[in-house]
Amino acid sequence: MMGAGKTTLGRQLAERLGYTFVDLDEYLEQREGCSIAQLFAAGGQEGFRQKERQAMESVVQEFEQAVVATGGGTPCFFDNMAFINQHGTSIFLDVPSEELTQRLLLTNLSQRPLLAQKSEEELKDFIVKTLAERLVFYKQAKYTVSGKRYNIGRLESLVKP
Ligand SMILES: Nc1ncnc2c1ncn2[C@@H]1O[C@H](COP(=O)(O)OP(=O)(O)O)[C@@H](O)[C@H]1O
Ligand SMILES: O=C(O)C1=C[C@@H](OP(=O)(O)O)[C@@H](O)[C@H](O)C1
Ligand SMILES: [Mg+2]
Repeated sequence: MMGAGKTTLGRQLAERLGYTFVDLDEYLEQREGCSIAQLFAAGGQEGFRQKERQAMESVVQEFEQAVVATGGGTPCFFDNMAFINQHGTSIFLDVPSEELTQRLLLTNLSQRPLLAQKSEEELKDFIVKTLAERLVFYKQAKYTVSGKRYNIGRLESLVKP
């Protein structure tokens, strides 16, 4: 989910494993030459999800050994979760919704178009509702790591060959 730490922890995990780190949002931004917010503005969420899927396919072709931080919505569209599990080892970072909300409030919400212009109350409700809807997809991950704190060594031990 947004705010769970995929980008932050993914980068650290890649460093420990000596793998390339790919943040799917950044990859997509470079590929399209514009920001995630601009992609949403141009094609709506539907256009964004199509481009996100294409980017994921090209990441799989391009990199042999990589840690990929997906976007929070990536697993929840098309057959993306099956695709992820077919091509890699997936980890669900299961962080409580109150913690996600607190973390996201400290960021610039406009960089995440689904959260842009939400009040604290609206953000809280959106995170609770969206997390509940998305759990069915997130639970298809091979591993689940739950809690507010994380142990990068534990993540490494899960995926280390
Ligand atoms: N384990 C953590 N504890 C506290 N704050 C965190 C943690 N992981 C990430 N953050 C902070 O939460 C925000 C969202 O993290 P980010 O890695 O961008 O999440 P995601 O890519 O899953 O949306 C950032 O401001 C980041 O510094
Ligand atoms: O959860 C989502 O639907 C989204 C999460 C974002 O990535 P992060 O999870 O890295 O914030 C980004 O892909 C986009 O704003 C949509
Ligand atoms: Mg991210």
